[in-house]
Amino acid sequence: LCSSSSTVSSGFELRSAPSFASKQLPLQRSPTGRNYQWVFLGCPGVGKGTYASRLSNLIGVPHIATGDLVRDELASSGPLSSQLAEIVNQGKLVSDEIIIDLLAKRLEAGEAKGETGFILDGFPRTVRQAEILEGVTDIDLVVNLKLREEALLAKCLGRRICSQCGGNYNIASIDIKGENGQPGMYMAPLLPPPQCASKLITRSDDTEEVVKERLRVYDELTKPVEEFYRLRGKLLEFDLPGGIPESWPKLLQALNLGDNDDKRSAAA
Ligand SMILES: Nc1ncnc2c1ncn2[C@@H]1O[C@H](COP(=O)(O)OP(=O)(O)O)[C@@H](O)[C@H]1O
Repeated sequence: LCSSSSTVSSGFELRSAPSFASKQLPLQRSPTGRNYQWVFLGCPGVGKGTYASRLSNLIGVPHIATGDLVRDELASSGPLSSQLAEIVNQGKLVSDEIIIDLLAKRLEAGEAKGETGFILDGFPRTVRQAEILEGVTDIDLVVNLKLREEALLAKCLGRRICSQCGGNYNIASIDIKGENGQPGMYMAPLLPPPQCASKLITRSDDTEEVVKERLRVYDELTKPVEEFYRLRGKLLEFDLPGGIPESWPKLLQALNLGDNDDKRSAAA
């Protein structure tokens, strides 16, 4: 699952998605003077949302997760919602057209508010999406988060959301014993504060069957996106060494953001 070697899918017809491909997104500067237009890649369960959200607090650019845009659309009971529910609950990908439309709207709203840059999480998920994105804006860094396969399914199944505040938690406790020269790995659960504990819900697509399908779809359609960015010299590979306490400082180092205490608490 999620580990097969990748090949670049070629032969995609790059049909333009009107509301997105026709517009050049402005390159804006964050308060630190640096421009951040980053993408986070990684299998379901790897922790993209957690790390992208912490980094977004730290560097002052929005964390834009296309999965959240899809879930907002689902919750809005708009015209697309029953069609989307069926796709998402089967672990399949929504069409490029729909997802690009949702993302373009979100980026336009951000632009109107003067947002500076973004961390994209969950987009691009196909080579065609990557090609379209490349045509409209300059992505300066793609972080490919990787976690040992044994942990991915458990991490997805342990995911919980507070129905009131929207906070993301994880009740899975991962304890992989070291063997055959491979080190062990411990990842503590990310437990909710008492006020959220009784309000936890599970995403409808976080069942074992659907997660396995999402991992398979990642391998088939999203793995080639890693190669797309590798070939363009934009891919930073990052192997998560464990849970947040071990991984966060190392990730900051890898991103040249240092790992001093101020930064750690700024993002907590
Ligand atoms: N870029 C995208 N392209 C197509 N479908 C998407 C995209 N982003 C999100 N989705 C849909 O939303 C669902 C949830 O996405 P997400 O929260 O990112 O899940 P995951 O935990 O699998 O990374 C996906 O399974 C898919 O149906």
